[in-house]
Amino acid sequence: MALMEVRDLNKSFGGVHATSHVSLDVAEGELHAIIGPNGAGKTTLISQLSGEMLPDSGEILFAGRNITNHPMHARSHMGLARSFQITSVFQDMTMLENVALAIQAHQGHSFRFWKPTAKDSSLFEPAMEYLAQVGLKDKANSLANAVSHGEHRQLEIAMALATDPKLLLLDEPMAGMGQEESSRMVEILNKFKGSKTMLLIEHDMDAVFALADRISVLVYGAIIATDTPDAIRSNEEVKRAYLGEEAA
Ligand SMILES: Nc1ncnc2c1ncn2[C@@H]1O[C@H](COP(=O)(O)OP(=O)(O)OP(=O)(O)O)[C@@H](O)[C@H]1O
Repeated sequence: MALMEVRDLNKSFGGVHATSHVSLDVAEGELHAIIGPNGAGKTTLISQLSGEMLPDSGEILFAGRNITNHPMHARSHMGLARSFQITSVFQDMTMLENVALAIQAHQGHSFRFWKPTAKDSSLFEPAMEYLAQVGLKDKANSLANAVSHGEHRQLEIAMALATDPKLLLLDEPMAGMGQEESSRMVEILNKFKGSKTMLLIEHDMDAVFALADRISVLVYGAIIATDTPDAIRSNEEVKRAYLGEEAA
């Protein structure tokens, strides 16, 4: 059964059909990537899935429930997590405190100004474990504003994982990264493959083709193909619309 199912989703901005009759499913355990040229509607689509933006029409089902009009916090509570909402990282807290706070927030406390203390082992032990999972154990006591861009993004993954999501929405995790940081991120995401269901939006084609089980190609708001990486690579329509253009 699909963990997420999108049916005939539409969203327009004035005359621009940013999401056009999008139907898509994300199977339990898969890493599903969405690619497309600039302005194809990737951000608009993921914003509707996370609840930041409501569609004009269509339906979004998650874990068998219709969440089309659910607010973001309700979706997040159900296990839908969007990574890379930069604002959720507290820059003047340590990496460990940030993850502890993400765990605490997920447990239902919403004291945004509360600062966790190192005595609270029920938060800090799992927080350390999440940091270790993204390769940041050594940086646990560094302030969030003192680490590299790549490490900052790894922290955001750890914070998303700390909410124990059923589906992780990854919004351009490799953006602004160099080759080395980017391959580290591929390695990290690769570790979660199979155990976490992920929907990945990413411009880095090497990363997408290395990681995805299936790829959906978005062009002018519409999905023109959903298939395995090999099939997408050799799909003539995709080549014409997108990949050919990149290679040119
Ligand atoms: N809030 C908005 N108001 C008006 N037009 C918008 C708005 N958001 C997006 N659009 C338009 O919708 C289309 C899709 O934009 P979107 O940002 O979703 O594409 P994208 O695939 O994420 O692009 P990129 O790869 O450059 O991030 C574009 O034509 C864009 O100009």
